[in-house]
Amino acid sequence: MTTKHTDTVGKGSLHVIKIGGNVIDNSENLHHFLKDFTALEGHKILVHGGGKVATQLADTLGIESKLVDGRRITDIETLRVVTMVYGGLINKNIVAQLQRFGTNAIGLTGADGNFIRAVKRPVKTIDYGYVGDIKNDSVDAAAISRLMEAGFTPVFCALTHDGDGQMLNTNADTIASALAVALAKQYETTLIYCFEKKGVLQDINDEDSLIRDIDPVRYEELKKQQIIHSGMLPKLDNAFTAISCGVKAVIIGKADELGTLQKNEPFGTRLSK
Ligand SMILES: Nc1ncnc2c1ncn2[C@@H]1O[C@H](COP(=O)(O)OP(=O)(O)O)[C@@H](O)[C@H]1O
Ligand SMILES: CC(=O)N[C@@H](CCC(=O)OP(=O)(O)O)C(=O)O
Repeated sequence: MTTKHTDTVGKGSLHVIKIGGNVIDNSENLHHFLKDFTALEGHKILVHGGGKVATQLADTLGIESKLVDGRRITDIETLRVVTMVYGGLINKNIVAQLQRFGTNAIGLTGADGNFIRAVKRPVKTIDYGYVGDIKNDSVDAAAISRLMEAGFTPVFCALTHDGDGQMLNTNADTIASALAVALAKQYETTLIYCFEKKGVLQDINDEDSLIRDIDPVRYEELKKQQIIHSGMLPKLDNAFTAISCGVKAVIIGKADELGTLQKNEPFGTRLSK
């Protein structure tokens, strides 16, 4: 028997789910994940990255990839590559697979429908190039909601625009957090970061060392002990921002195990305020 997620009066439920590059890169894992995603009840938004595929295509084209603190330095050539890879190849492949499973997916960048605007990151010590930062109130939650109420499942890639004709590369974890925060006013929103591990691990090489709950105090301790590092740092920063801005729950878990959520079984690492 499947367990229905209960809605509070007047607010429907929404899952904003982000999948990382390692899941996208593995067709078997992606297929399994998209099947479980389809089975999830209520409104859903999928957000995908694909940094790994962009790096591979850039290599083939002889374009060097430079990342600083997990953020890609995006010159004009790199912007062309990520626009093709995120907005084209990956987004349309995911949409087509979701259609096969019966989810009426619609693939989007932030420019489509003017759903997510961003500003080009100002140059400080590092010039990130065409990288976008999403400011407060730059997600059109009402329009996205209308799309969902009309029966579509939005699939956002890691691209935004500046409203002045310029596409911008924007980290997919940040897009997922911004969408969840904007839509939390209207829906009981759960934000889920799915990647290749069971969640935040005490020992990154031991899948049995899953940390079930993290609050901001524990987060500081784990950072100091260097148990959390690299890509997990910006992910958790985005996750804590979401939870402090009205998102009901934030979970970081394994893409392969998304189905356990539907069965109401324990899943991944949960964050608390
Ligand atoms: N304590 C930790 N537990 C799990 N993963 C961790 C931890 N600390 C660092 N990481 C790293 O964070 C990575 C996830 O971040 P990232 O690569 O940005 O994710 P995504 O696949 O969603 O893009 C993991 O692949 C892992 O290498
Ligand atoms: C500005 C910036 O760094 N953008 C990311 C967007 C893709 C992404 O977020 O992909 P993953 O989730 O697979 O890492 C990048 O180009 O790598």
